[in-house]
Amino acid sequence: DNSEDSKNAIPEVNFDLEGEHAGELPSPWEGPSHCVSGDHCLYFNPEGNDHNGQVLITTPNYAYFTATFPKITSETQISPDSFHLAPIPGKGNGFVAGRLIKKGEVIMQRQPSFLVHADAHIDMKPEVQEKIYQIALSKLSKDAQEKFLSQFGDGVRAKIDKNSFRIVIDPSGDKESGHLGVFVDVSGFNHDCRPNVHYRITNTTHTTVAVRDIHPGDELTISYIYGIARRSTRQKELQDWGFECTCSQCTLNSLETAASDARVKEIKRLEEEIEDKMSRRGEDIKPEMGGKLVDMYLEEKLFAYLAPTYVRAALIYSMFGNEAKAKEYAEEAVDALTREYGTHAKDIQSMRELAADVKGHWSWGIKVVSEEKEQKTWKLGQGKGKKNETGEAGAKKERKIREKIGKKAGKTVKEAKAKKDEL
Ligand SMILES: C[S@@+](CC[C@H](N)C(=O)[O-])C[C@H]1O[C@@H](n2cnc3c(N)ncnc32)[C@H](O)[C@@H]1O
Repeated sequence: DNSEDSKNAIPEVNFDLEGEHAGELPSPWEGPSHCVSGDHCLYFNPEGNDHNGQVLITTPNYAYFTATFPKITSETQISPDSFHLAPIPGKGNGFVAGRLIKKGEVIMQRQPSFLVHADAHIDMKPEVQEKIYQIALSKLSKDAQEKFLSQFGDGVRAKIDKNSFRIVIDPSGDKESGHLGVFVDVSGFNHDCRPNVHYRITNTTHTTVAVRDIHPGDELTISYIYGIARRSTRQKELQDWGFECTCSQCTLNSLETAASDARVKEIKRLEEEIEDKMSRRGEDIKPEMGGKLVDMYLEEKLFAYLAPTYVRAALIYSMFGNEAKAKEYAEEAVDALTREYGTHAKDIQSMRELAADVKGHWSWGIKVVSEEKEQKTWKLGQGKGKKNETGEAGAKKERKIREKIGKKAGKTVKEAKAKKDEL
Protein backbone atom coordinates (compact mmCIF):
# COMPACT_ATOMS: atom_id res chain seq x y z
CA ASP A 1 0.00 0.00 0.00
CA ASN A 2 1.70 3.13 -1.29
CA SER A 3 -0.11 5.64 0.92
CA GLU A 4 0.84 3.66 4.05
CA ASP A 5 4.42 3.57 2.83
CA SER A 6 4.62 7.30 2.30
CA LYS A 7 3.07 7.90 5.70
CA ASN A 8 5.79 5.84 7.34
CA ALA A 9 8.63 7.02 5.17
CA ILE A 10 11.50 8.69 6.95
CA PRO A 11 12.22 11.95 5.19
CA GLU A 12 15.79 12.31 3.91
CA VAL A 13 16.26 15.90 4.96
CA ASN A 14 19.28 18.06 5.11
CA PHE A 15 18.70 19.16 8.65
CA ASP A 16 20.50 22.29 9.72
CA LEU A 17 21.41 22.18 13.38
CA GLU A 18 19.42 24.75 15.21
CA GLY A 19 19.78 26.17 18.67
CA GLU A 20 22.71 26.61 20.98
CA HIS A 21 25.16 24.27 19.30
CA ALA A 22 24.26 24.83 15.67
CA GLY A 23 26.96 23.57 13.34
CA GLU A 24 29.25 22.53 16.17
CA LEU A 25 29.16 18.74 16.06
CA PRO A 26 32.83 17.82 16.28
CA SER A 27 34.45 15.46 13.80
CA PRO A 28 34.32 12.48 13.27
CA TRP A 29 30.62 12.69 14.12
CA GLU A 30 28.37 12.85 11.08
CA GLY A 31 24.80 13.98 10.82
CA PRO A 32 22.04 14.51 11.18
CA SER A 33 21.00 12.32 8.27
CA HIS A 34 17.46 11.21 9.05
CA CYS A 35 15.05 13.16 11.19
CA VAL A 36 11.82 11.98 12.72
CA SER A 37 9.27 13.42 15.08
CA GLY A 38 10.25 15.74 17.89
CA ASP A 39 13.61 16.90 16.61
CA HIS A 40 15.10 13.40 16.80
CA CYS A 41 17.68 12.69 14.14
CA LEU A 42 20.26 10.05 13.34
CA TYR A 43 23.94 10.78 13.96
CA PHE A 44 26.88 8.51 13.24
CA ASN A 45 30.48 8.21 14.33
CA PRO A 46 32.25 5.79 11.96
CA GLU A 47 35.44 5.78 14.04
CA GLY A 48 33.74 5.07 17.37
CA ASN A 49 34.20 1.69 19.07
CA ASP A 50 37.43 0.83 17.25
CA HIS A 51 35.92 1.70 13.86
CA ASN A 52 32.90 -0.52 14.45
CA GLY A 53 30.81 2.65 14.52
CA GLN A 54 28.42 4.34 16.94
CA VAL A 55 24.91 5.50 16.12
CA LEU A 56 22.90 8.05 18.03
CA ILE A 57 19.23 8.98 17.70
CA THR A 58 18.61 12.19 19.58
CA THR A 59 18.10 15.96 19.48
CA PRO A 60 20.80 18.32 18.14
CA ASN A 61 21.81 19.54 21.58
CA TYR A 62 22.17 16.07 23.10
CA ALA A 63 24.08 15.00 19.98
CA TYR A 64 26.46 17.85 20.67
CA PHE A 65 26.90 16.88 24.34
CA THR A 66 27.48 13.23 23.52
CA ALA A 67 29.90 13.88 20.68
CA THR A 68 32.11 16.05 22.91
CA PHE A 69 32.45 13.60 25.83
CA PRO A 70 36.06 12.65 26.45
CA LYS A 71 36.79 8.95 26.31
CA ILE A 72 38.13 7.41 29.50
CA THR A 73 41.55 6.06 28.73
CA SER A 74 43.19 5.83 32.14
CA GLU A 75 41.75 2.49 33.26
CA THR A 76 42.88 -0.84 31.90
CA GLN A 77 40.67 -3.84 31.42
CA ILE A 78 41.40 -7.52 31.80
CA SER A 79 42.23 -9.50 28.69
CA PRO A 80 39.10 -10.72 26.88
CA ASP A 81 40.09 -14.38 27.33
CA SER A 82 39.82 -14.06 31.14
CA PHE A 83 36.13 -14.88 30.76
CA HIS A 84 33.85 -16.34 28.08
CA LEU A 85 30.21 -16.61 27.11
CA ALA A 86 28.64 -19.97 28.06
CA PRO A 87 25.14 -21.41 28.61
CA ILE A 88 23.89 -20.83 32.17
CA PRO A 89 21.01 -23.08 33.31
CA GLY A 90 17.73 -21.12 33.32
CA LYS A 91 19.31 -17.86 32.14
CA GLY A 92 20.32 -18.34 28.49
CA ASN A 93 23.99 -17.41 28.08
CA GLY A 94 26.21 -15.60 30.54
CA PHE A 95 29.86 -14.77 31.28
CA VAL A 96 32.02 -17.32 33.10
CA ALA A 97 35.46 -16.61 34.59
CA GLY A 98 38.36 -18.51 33.03
CA ARG A 99 40.85 -17.49 35.73
CA LEU A 100 40.82 -15.88 39.16
CA ILE A 101 39.60 -12.31 38.69
CA LYS A 102 40.69 -10.21 41.67
CA LYS A 103 38.52 -7.73 43.51
CA GLY A 104 39.01 -4.29 41.93
CA GLU A 105 40.02 -5.53 38.46
CA VAL A 106 38.37 -3.60 35.64
CA ILE A 107 36.54 -6.22 33.55
CA MET A 108 35.74 -4.03 30.54
CA GLN A 109 35.16 -0.46 29.42
CA ARG A 110 32.91 0.22 26.48
CA GLN A 111 31.19 2.94 24.48
CA PRO A 112 27.61 2.34 23.32
CA SER A 113 27.14 1.07 19.77
CA PHE A 114 23.58 2.32 19.77
CA LEU A 115 22.26 5.25 21.77
CA VAL A 116 18.69 6.49 21.57
CA HIS A 117 16.88 9.25 23.43
CA ALA A 118 14.42 7.53 25.81
CA ASP A 119 11.51 9.69 24.59
CA ALA A 120 12.21 8.71 20.99
CA HIS A 121 12.34 5.02 21.94
CA ILE A 122 9.06 5.20 23.84
CA ASP A 123 7.04 7.62 21.71
CA MET A 124 8.02 6.94 18.11
CA LYS A 125 5.45 5.27 15.88
CA PRO A 126 6.43 1.59 15.65
CA GLU A 127 6.67 1.49 11.83
CA VAL A 128 8.83 4.63 11.69
CA GLN A 129 10.89 3.39 14.58
CA GLU A 130 11.56 0.03 12.94
CA LYS A 131 12.78 1.82 9.81
CA ILE A 132 15.09 4.28 11.52
CA TYR A 133 16.46 1.53 13.77
CA GLN A 134 17.22 -0.59 10.69
CA ILE A 135 18.97 2.34 9.00
CA ALA A 136 20.92 3.04 12.20
CA LEU A 137 21.97 -0.60 12.53
CA SER A 138 23.09 -0.78 8.91
CA LYS A 139 25.67 1.92 9.63
CA LEU A 140 27.53 -0.24 12.16
CA SER A 141 30.26 -2.69 11.14
CA LYS A 142 29.19 -6.23 10.21
CA ASP A 143 30.72 -7.49 13.44
CA ALA A 144 28.82 -4.96 15.57
CA GLN A 145 25.58 -5.71 13.70
CA GLU A 146 26.01 -9.42 14.35
CA LYS A 147 26.68 -8.82 18.03
CA PHE A 148 23.66 -6.51 18.24
CA LEU A 149 21.36 -9.04 16.59
CA SER A 150 22.64 -11.94 18.69
CA GLN A 151 21.49 -10.17 21.86
CA PHE A 152 18.54 -11.44 23.84
CA GLY A 153 15.08 -10.29 22.69
CA ASP A 154 12.82 -10.55 19.60
CA GLY A 155 13.37 -7.64 17.22
CA VAL A 156 15.44 -4.48 17.52
CA ARG A 157 13.06 -2.70 19.89
CA ALA A 158 12.90 -5.65 22.31
CA LYS A 159 16.67 -6.02 22.20
CA ILE A 160 17.00 -2.39 23.26
CA ASP A 161 14.42 -2.92 26.02
CA LYS A 162 16.22 -5.94 27.43
CA ASN A 163 19.85 -4.95 26.99
CA SER A 164 20.13 -1.18 27.29
CA PHE A 165 21.42 0.90 30.17
CA ARG A 166 19.88 4.21 31.13
CA ILE A 167 22.29 7.08 30.59
CA VAL A 168 21.76 10.66 31.69
CA ILE A 169 23.54 12.74 29.04
CA ASP A 170 23.25 16.21 30.54
CA PRO A 171 25.95 16.64 33.21
CA SER A 172 23.51 18.73 35.27
CA GLY A 173 21.44 15.57 35.68
CA ASP A 174 18.41 16.80 33.72
CA LYS A 175 16.00 13.83 33.60
CA GLU A 176 14.82 14.82 30.10
CA SER A 177 18.26 13.86 28.89
CA GLY A 178 17.73 10.15 29.64
CA HIS A 179 19.00 7.93 26.82
CA LEU A 180 19.14 4.18 26.35
CA GLY A 181 22.58 2.86 25.50
CA VAL A 182 23.28 -0.57 24.06
CA PHE A 183 26.78 -1.88 24.71
CA VAL A 184 26.90 -5.06 22.65
CA ASP A 185 29.75 -6.60 24.64
CA VAL A 186 28.20 -5.80 28.01
CA SER A 187 24.90 -7.51 27.18
CA GLY A 188 26.23 -10.91 28.25
CA PHE A 189 26.02 -10.07 31.96
CA ASN A 190 23.10 -11.78 33.67
CA HIS A 191 21.48 -10.35 36.75
CA ASP A 192 22.19 -11.27 40.37
CA CYS A 193 20.75 -9.45 43.39
CA ARG A 194 24.16 -9.89 45.07
CA PRO A 195 26.43 -9.39 42.06
CA ASN A 196 30.19 -9.92 41.96
CA VAL A 197 30.62 -7.15 39.35
CA HIS A 198 29.66 -3.49 39.70
CA TYR A 199 29.02 -1.22 36.73
CA ARG A 200 29.15 2.54 36.47
CA ILE A 201 28.53 4.89 33.58
CA THR A 202 30.55 8.08 33.27
CA ASN A 203 29.35 10.30 30.43
CA THR A 204 28.66 7.43 28.02
CA THR A 205 31.52 5.14 29.07
CA HIS A 206 30.36 1.90 30.70
CA THR A 207 32.85 0.36 33.15
CA THR A 208 32.52 -2.97 34.93
CA VAL A 209 34.67 -3.81 37.98
CA ALA A 210 34.94 -6.98 40.11
CA VAL A 211 33.69 -6.22 43.63
CA ARG A 212 35.06 -9.43 45.08
CA ASP A 213 37.40 -12.22 43.97
CA ILE A 214 35.75 -14.25 41.21
CA HIS A 215 36.99 -17.83 40.89
CA PRO A 216 37.46 -19.80 37.65
CA GLY A 217 34.08 -21.29 36.64
CA ASP A 218 32.05 -18.66 38.57
CA GLU A 219 29.52 -16.65 36.61
CA LEU A 220 30.16 -12.87 36.33
CA THR A 221 26.99 -10.98 37.24
CA ILE A 222 25.78 -7.42 37.61
CA SER A 223 22.59 -6.18 39.29
CA TYR A 224 19.89 -4.78 37.00
CA ILE A 225 18.15 -3.15 39.96
CA TYR A 226 19.03 -1.40 43.21
CA GLY A 227 19.78 -4.43 45.36
CA ILE A 228 19.27 -3.08 48.89
CA ALA A 229 15.64 -4.13 49.00
CA ARG A 230 13.62 -7.06 50.38
CA ARG A 231 13.09 -10.05 48.12
CA SER A 232 9.49 -9.29 47.12
CA THR A 233 10.45 -5.73 46.06
CA ARG A 234 13.41 -7.00 44.04
CA GLN A 235 11.29 -9.61 42.27
CA LYS A 236 8.67 -7.00 41.43
CA GLU A 237 11.25 -4.65 39.91
CA LEU A 238 12.70 -7.47 37.84
CA GLN A 239 9.34 -8.18 36.22
CA ASP A 240 10.21 -5.46 33.66
CA TRP A 241 12.85 -7.82 32.29
CA GLY A 242 10.35 -10.65 32.05
CA PHE A 243 12.08 -13.23 34.20
CA GLU A 244 11.75 -14.54 37.70
CA CYS A 245 15.08 -14.13 39.45
CA THR A 246 16.59 -17.36 40.64
CA CYS A 247 19.84 -15.86 41.91
CA SER A 248 21.49 -17.16 45.06
CA GLN A 249 19.82 -14.49 47.20
CA CYS A 250 16.34 -15.06 45.74
CA THR A 251 16.53 -18.83 46.24
CA LEU A 252 17.49 -18.78 49.93
CA ASN A 253 15.16 -20.90 52.07
CA SER A 254 12.34 -19.14 53.91
CA LEU A 255 14.29 -18.75 57.17
CA GLU A 256 17.31 -17.30 55.39
CA THR A 257 15.07 -15.02 53.30
CA ALA A 258 13.39 -13.70 56.44
CA ALA A 259 16.82 -13.04 57.97
CA SER A 260 18.00 -11.25 54.82
CA ASP A 261 14.83 -9.12 54.60
CA ALA A 262 15.18 -8.23 58.29
CA ARG A 263 18.82 -7.26 57.78
CA VAL A 264 17.92 -5.01 54.82
CA LYS A 265 15.28 -3.35 56.99
CA GLU A 266 17.76 -2.85 59.83
CA ILE A 267 20.39 -1.45 57.41
CA LYS A 268 17.89 1.17 56.21
CA ARG A 269 16.80 1.99 59.74
CA LEU A 270 20.37 2.42 60.96
CA GLU A 271 21.29 4.54 57.93
CA GLU A 272 18.38 6.85 58.62
CA GLU A 273 19.29 7.03 62.30
CA ILE A 274 22.90 7.94 61.51
CA GLU A 275 21.83 10.55 58.93
CA ASP A 276 19.37 12.03 61.39
CA LYS A 277 21.89 12.19 64.23
CA MET A 278 24.55 13.67 61.96
CA SER A 279 22.17 16.43 60.91
CA ARG A 280 21.62 17.19 64.62
CA ARG A 281 25.27 17.82 65.51
CA GLY A 282 26.00 14.11 65.91
CA GLU A 283 23.88 14.00 69.04
CA ASP A 284 23.84 10.52 70.62
CA ILE A 285 25.88 9.08 67.78
CA LYS A 286 27.94 6.08 68.89
CA PRO A 287 31.34 5.27 67.41
CA GLU A 288 30.34 1.64 66.77
CA MET A 289 27.34 2.60 64.61
CA GLY A 290 29.48 3.04 61.48
CA GLY A 291 31.25 -0.28 62.01
CA LYS A 292 27.97 -2.08 62.61
CA LEU A 293 26.60 -0.79 59.32
CA VAL A 294 29.67 -2.03 57.44
CA ASP A 295 29.32 -5.47 59.07
CA MET A 296 25.68 -5.73 58.03
CA TYR A 297 26.52 -4.77 54.43
CA LEU A 298 29.19 -7.48 54.34
CA GLU A 299 26.90 -10.08 55.94
CA GLU A 300 24.23 -9.24 53.35
CA LYS A 301 26.88 -9.59 50.58
CA LEU A 302 26.22 -6.03 49.37
CA PHE A 303 29.76 -5.81 47.98
CA ALA A 304 28.70 -3.52 45.12
CA TYR A 305 27.47 -0.73 47.39
CA LEU A 306 30.12 -0.37 50.08
CA ALA A 307 31.65 3.05 49.36
CA PRO A 308 29.23 5.39 51.21
CA THR A 309 29.18 3.00 54.16
CA TYR A 310 32.97 2.92 54.50
CA VAL A 311 33.16 6.72 54.15
CA ARG A 312 30.66 7.18 56.97
CA ALA A 313 32.33 4.65 59.26
CA ALA A 314 35.78 6.21 58.70
CA LEU A 315 34.47 9.68 59.55
CA ILE A 316 32.61 8.53 62.67
CA TYR A 317 35.63 6.65 64.06
CA SER A 318 37.84 9.65 63.34
CA MET A 319 35.41 11.98 65.11
CA PHE A 320 35.65 9.74 68.17
CA GLY A 321 39.43 9.64 68.04
CA ASN A 322 39.83 5.98 67.06
CA GLU A 323 42.90 6.26 64.86
CA ALA A 324 43.29 2.59 63.90
CA LYS A 325 39.68 2.08 62.85
CA ALA A 326 39.45 5.45 61.08
CA LYS A 327 42.54 4.52 59.04
CA GLU A 328 41.27 0.99 58.28
CA TYR A 329 37.87 2.19 57.06
CA ALA A 330 39.31 5.16 55.14
CA GLU A 331 41.57 2.76 53.21
CA GLU A 332 38.59 0.54 52.43
CA ALA A 333 36.63 3.64 51.44
CA VAL A 334 39.31 4.68 48.91
CA ASP A 335 39.22 1.20 47.29
CA ALA A 336 35.41 1.02 47.30
CA LEU A 337 35.04 4.56 45.90
CA THR A 338 37.49 3.68 43.12
CA ARG A 339 35.51 0.53 42.24
CA GLU A 340 32.08 2.08 42.47
CA TYR A 341 32.59 5.64 41.24
CA GLY A 342 36.04 5.73 39.63
CA THR A 343 39.29 7.46 40.51
CA HIS A 344 37.69 10.92 40.45
CA ALA A 345 34.99 10.03 42.98
CA LYS A 346 33.78 12.73 45.29
CA ASP A 347 35.20 12.10 48.81
CA ILE A 348 38.15 10.08 47.50
CA GLN A 349 40.71 12.81 48.20
CA SER A 350 39.35 13.38 51.69
CA MET A 351 39.50 9.63 52.42
CA ARG A 352 43.08 9.44 51.11
CA GLU A 353 44.04 12.27 53.42
CA LEU A 354 42.27 10.62 56.34
CA ALA A 355 44.03 7.28 55.68
CA ALA A 356 47.44 8.97 55.37
CA ASP A 357 47.16 11.22 58.41
CA VAL A 358 44.18 10.54 60.63
CA LYS A 359 45.14 13.11 63.25
CA GLY A 360 45.59 15.83 60.61
CA HIS A 361 42.10 15.35 59.20
CA TRP A 362 39.41 17.95 59.92
CA SER A 363 37.18 15.29 61.49
CA TRP A 364 39.77 14.04 63.98
CA GLY A 365 38.57 13.98 67.57
CA ILE A 366 35.85 16.59 67.22
CA LYS A 367 33.45 14.44 69.16
CA VAL A 368 35.93 13.79 71.97
CA VAL A 369 36.84 17.46 72.28
CA SER A 370 33.22 18.51 72.36
CA GLU A 371 32.42 16.04 75.12
CA GLU A 372 35.26 17.37 77.24
CA LYS A 373 34.00 20.87 76.57
CA GLU A 374 30.44 19.91 77.44
CA GLN A 375 31.68 18.60 80.79
CA LYS A 376 33.64 21.77 81.45
CA THR A 377 30.61 23.88 80.60
CA TRP A 378 28.50 21.83 82.93
CA LYS A 379 31.00 22.23 85.80
CA LEU A 380 31.33 25.97 85.29
CA GLY A 381 27.57 26.25 85.05
CA GLN A 382 27.25 24.45 88.38
CA GLY A 383 29.75 26.77 90.08
CA LYS A 384 28.75 30.18 88.77
CA GLY A 385 25.26 29.76 87.51
CA LYS A 386 26.01 31.31 84.12
CA LYS A 387 26.72 30.20 80.58
CA ASN A 388 30.19 29.44 79.39
CA GLU A 389 30.94 31.24 76.15
CA THR A 390 33.78 29.03 75.02
CA GLY A 391 31.46 26.05 75.26
CA GLU A 392 28.78 27.72 73.18
CA ALA A 393 31.18 28.90 70.51
CA GLY A 394 32.64 25.39 70.41
CA ALA A 395 29.20 23.91 70.03
CA LYS A 396 28.38 26.29 67.19
CA LYS A 397 31.55 25.35 65.35
CA GLU A 398 30.81 21.70 65.92
CA ARG A 399 27.26 22.11 64.64
CA LYS A 400 28.69 23.54 61.40
CA ILE A 401 31.07 20.64 60.98
CA ARG A 402 28.30 18.16 61.77
CA GLU A 403 26.07 19.71 59.12
CA LYS A 404 28.92 19.33 56.69
CA ILE A 405 29.31 15.64 57.56
CA GLY A 406 25.57 15.08 57.45
CA LYS A 407 25.44 16.54 53.96
CA LYS A 408 28.45 14.56 52.82
CA ALA A 409 27.20 11.22 54.11
CA GLY A 410 23.65 11.98 53.00
CA LYS A 411 24.75 12.86 49.49
CA THR A 412 26.75 9.73 48.93
CA VAL A 413 23.86 7.60 50.13
CA LYS A 414 21.50 9.44 47.79
CA GLU A 415 23.91 8.82 44.93
CA ALA A 416 23.79 5.11 45.72
CA LYS A 417 20.00 5.25 45.86
CA ALA A 418 19.91 6.95 42.47
CA LYS A 419 21.56 3.81 41.11
CA LYS A 420 18.23 2.08 41.16
CA ASP A 421 17.18 4.23 38.18
CA GLU A 422 19.93 2.75 36.08
CA LEU A 423 19.60 -0.08 33.56
C1 LIG B 1 21.12 -8.56 29.09
S1 LIG B 1 20.50 -10.14 28.78
C2 LIG B 1 21.68 -11.17 29.55
C3 LIG B 1 22.25 -12.24 28.62
C4 LIG B 1 21.25 -13.31 28.21
N1 LIG B 1 21.14 -14.33 29.23
C5 LIG B 1 21.61 -13.93 26.89
O1 LIG B 1 21.59 -15.16 26.76
O2 LIG B 1 21.89 -13.19 25.94
C6 LIG B 1 19.10 -10.14 29.84
C7 LIG B 1 18.23 -11.37 29.80
O3 LIG B 1 18.91 -12.50 30.35
C8 LIG B 1 18.03 -13.29 31.16
N2 LIG B 1 18.48 -13.25 32.57
C9 LIG B 1 19.37 -12.38 33.10
N3 LIG B 1 19.57 -12.62 34.39
C10 LIG B 1 18.79 -13.65 34.74
C11 LIG B 1 18.53 -14.35 35.96
N4 LIG B 1 19.13 -14.02 37.11
N5 LIG B 1 17.64 -15.37 35.95
C12 LIG B 1 17.03 -15.72 34.79
N6 LIG B 1 17.21 -15.08 33.60
C13 LIG B 1 18.08 -14.07 33.56
C14 LIG B 1 16.65 -12.65 31.06
O4 LIG B 1 15.95 -13.30 30.03
C15 LIG B 1 16.98 -11.22 30.66
O5 LIG B 1 15.94 -10.56 29.98
